[in-house]
Amino acid sequence: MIETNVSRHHDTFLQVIQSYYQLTKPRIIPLLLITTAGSMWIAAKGQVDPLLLLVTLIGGTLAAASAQTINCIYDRDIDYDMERTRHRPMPSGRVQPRDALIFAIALAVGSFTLLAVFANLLAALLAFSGIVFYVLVYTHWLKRHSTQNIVIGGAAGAIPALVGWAAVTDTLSWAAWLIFAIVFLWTPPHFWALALMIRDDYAKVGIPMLPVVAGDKATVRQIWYYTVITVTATVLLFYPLHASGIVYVVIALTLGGGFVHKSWRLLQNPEDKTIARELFLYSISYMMLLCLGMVVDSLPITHHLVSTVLNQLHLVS
Ligand code: HEM
Ligand SMILES: CC(C)=CCC/C(C)=C/CC/C(C)=C/COP(=O)(O)OP(=O)(O)O
Repeated sequence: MIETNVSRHHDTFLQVIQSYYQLTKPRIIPLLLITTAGSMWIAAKGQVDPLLLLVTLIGGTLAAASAQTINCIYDRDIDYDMERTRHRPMPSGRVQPRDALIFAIALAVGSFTLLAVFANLLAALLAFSGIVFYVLVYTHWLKRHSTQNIVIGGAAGAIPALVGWAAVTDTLSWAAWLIFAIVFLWTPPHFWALALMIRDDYAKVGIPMLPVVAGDKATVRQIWYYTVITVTATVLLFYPLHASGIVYVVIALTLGGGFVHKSWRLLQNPEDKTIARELFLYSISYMMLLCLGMVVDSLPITHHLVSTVLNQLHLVS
């Protein structure tokens, strides 16, 4: 690990708060929470206890923030070398590793306690395992050593879906594992589309991201496979699992059509950074709206509307 050499000056209280906030990579957390919420609504068949929702989302936020903070401590050497990440609080010397570690531990303890006391032990343990997996398996073990780093490491990002299900039911069913699988399979297209754009940054610091090692063509082929499998997996929630209904599957197929289309265009133009960027941005909206579709589909009012419409159709025919 290299030492950073930024001159020390006294930050204002607000600047300190801002630095700790940035350590948690806050822009990613809302989508992790949306997957948690989608899972909770299906598990609760559309009627989620608002207090449990709040506790679970806060507990999930604290866990993800802890995981990201430890990742920032561990990766501060490569973050300093990459343009995109150079201005993060650790490489720029605004937060010391020891202070960041204390912060991360406090977040993890806060998450575990909150979930264990107000949700259940399973949810607390799952969130904690998310931190351990992201730090040990992804950040330490795979990120610098394997082209499959984000495939296997991506499992950490899919754990919030399990946390949500567990918080509601205190168990994990097939549907919970399927939502986990959807996020897991979605991660490679999400990340590799971005990695195609910033390949040179990763190459510079020797991170073996797939586009660096295998090239653009091999990467877009992998992106294509994972996109098709992801969209196929989303349908399984409707059939055969019957965890979601017709509204969900229509939304899933519509969004999936767009995802497949963009991925196909990239497959035809592996070097085109604009298409890679479009796919990356689409992947985020896709996951957001898919989970929103899970929520809307599960609501009692939706069931009511669907059965009214089906009855009408029945009467007419
Ligand atoms: C190992 C798996 C993953 C890797 C390596 C990864 C990597 C990245 C990277 C490098 C960025 C750009 C961030 C930046 O510019 O600082 C990004 C953006 C983003 N990621 Fe992922 N990601 C992964 C999984 C996930 C998961 C599971 C989610 C949520 C379900 C997610 C949600 C997002 C969002 C919402 C953004 C956009 C943030 C923004 O607006 O800047 N990512 N991801
Ligand atoms: C339940 C629980 C605690 C889950 C936590 C899972 C989690 C934090 C997932 C986020 C995955 C992610 C955005 C990785 C960024 O990769 P990177 O850190 O390699 O990106 P960088 O190149 O921007 O540093």
